Amino acid sequence: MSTAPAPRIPSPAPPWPPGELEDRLRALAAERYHHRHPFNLRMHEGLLSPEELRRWVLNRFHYQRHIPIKDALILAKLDDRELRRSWIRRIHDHDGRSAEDGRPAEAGGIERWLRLGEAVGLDRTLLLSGEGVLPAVRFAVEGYVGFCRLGSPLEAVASSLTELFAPDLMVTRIAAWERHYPWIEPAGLRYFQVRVGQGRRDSDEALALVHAWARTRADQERVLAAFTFKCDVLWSLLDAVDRPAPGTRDGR
Ligand SMILES: O=C(O)c1cc(C(=O)O)c2c(n1)C(=O)C(=O)c1cc(C(=O)O)[nH]c1-2
Repeated sequence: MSTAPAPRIPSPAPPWPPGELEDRLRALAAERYHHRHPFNLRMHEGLLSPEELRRWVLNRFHYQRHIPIKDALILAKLDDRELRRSWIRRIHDHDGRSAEDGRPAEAGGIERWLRLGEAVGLDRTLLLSGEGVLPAVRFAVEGYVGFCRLGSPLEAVASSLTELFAPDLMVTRIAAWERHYPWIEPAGLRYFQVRVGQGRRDSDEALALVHAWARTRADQERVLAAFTFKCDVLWSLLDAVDRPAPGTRDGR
């Protein structure tokens, strides 16, 4: 008695060879990272008004103050002591540290961003109040925090990989601000000067984790999807800052 041939189940696509995932991330960034956003291009050309720069600083503060919150959500997903010990550094980098055991207090990135606000003429009480943050910016930031809350450790870590491209952008930003916006107190640039090194270190760490964890093609595709989502978060934030809707505080 002849039996029907077993249906062929297509074998899953093999993982990309080492290096290809990174090439794909770089190709995505070349198209979708916010260094290409018209608002950033105008910033670099010196075309932003003081009001536009202040709007960016105020709205980006909403992003900044949520970074340690999303990193705490990622920390809670890491089941390895060494990994948690390393990841917790990101929270200290932003929140700072109290003086302890002879070690001096450290201000942290959020404090440096508040000083950036002062350098462009924004009172820190305004930034801390959250007043004037555009609705779409709140939505984008909530999207990022929620993604890290609900996603797998791989997806949450992969979404931070946009930081591979942030240091070069900050170097461009520092030079552009020094050249085109002399009215901004130079001390305000400290946030970016410190962040260049931190961003390189953090993105190298995240990339190594992603390489170690993304073993299958499906995992690698999840990494690209998480990275694309994060590019969209940053892009949407700038869309809102670039064209605040009429009726919002700054949109006239
Ligand atoms: O100014 C920028 O262009 C920029 C971009 C990004 C990024 O690409 O995610 C971050 C930052 N800055 C930044 O300052 C920062 O602390 C930061 C943390 C993260 C993250 O996803 O964990 N991204 C970024």
